Amino acid sequence: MRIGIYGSSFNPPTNGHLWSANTIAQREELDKVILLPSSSKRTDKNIKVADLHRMEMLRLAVADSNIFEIDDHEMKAISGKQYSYVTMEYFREKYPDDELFFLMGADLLAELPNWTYGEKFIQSTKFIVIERQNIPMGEIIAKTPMLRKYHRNFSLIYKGIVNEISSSYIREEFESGADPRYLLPEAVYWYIKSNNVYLTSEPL
Ligand SMILES: Nc1ncnc2c1ncn2[C@@H]1O[C@H](COP(=O)(O)OP(=O)(O)OP(=O)(O)O)[C@@H](O)[C@H]1O
Ligand SMILES: O=C(O)c1ccc[n+]([C@@H]2O[C@H](COP(=O)([O-])O)[C@@H](O)[C@H]2O)c1
Repeated sequence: MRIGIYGSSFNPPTNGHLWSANTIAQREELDKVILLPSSSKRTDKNIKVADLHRMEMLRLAVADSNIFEIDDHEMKAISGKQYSYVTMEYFREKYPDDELFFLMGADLLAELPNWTYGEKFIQSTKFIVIERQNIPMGEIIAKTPMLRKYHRNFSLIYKGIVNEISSSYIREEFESGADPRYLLPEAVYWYIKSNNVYLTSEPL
């Protein structure tokens, strides 16, 4: 099987995440995509929403899909130190007979060499990178020595449409009392509303 691993805080999961992962899966003929929510113990990001809420939102987001699966490996880890190299080693042990790919948006590309175990990770992993607006993926690879060295490990996906829906935009919309409905799965939208996951700020 060809399996994609797609990590994010999913705070919340958006139609941008689902559409880009689904597009990658179709074009690269993946059999499944494993969604890997980060733990809120993660030290490099301040994730204010409880793991429980983010996991429930993700479950609702993919409930009717036969391509997406959720893996709680990072979320249930005791340590907040989550390194994708270590995570991929875990998946390689779990799926020894399958071909694994790390999926990510082009915004992460330039910093990849600076990730923990950066070179080991880049050398040992096959990446599928999806375009983000105004980020020249090919140029970044060509201009970054470590990416250039392992360029064979990168497949680049050009979207064909601008889709820049982001979790932070959706959070801001909820927090400011605006309505981001239709940028995220309907069930996730109603979960956020009924549990007040992103608190609306008090009016002045
Ligand atoms: N609209 C999109 N198109 C392509 N890739 C995306 C999109 N939104 C998120 N991603 C990718 O999903 C992965 C996880 O990103 P993350 O969830 O932090 O993105 P985000 O929605 O922009 O979040 P935030 O706004 O909180 O920073 C990254 O690889 C990112 O590039
Ligand atoms: O391993 C690292 O050092 C590392 C540094 C930054 C990001 N990542 C991973 O990249 C994925 C997307 O990250 P982010 O910051 O967009 O949520 C997520 O699975 C993170 O764990 C991993």
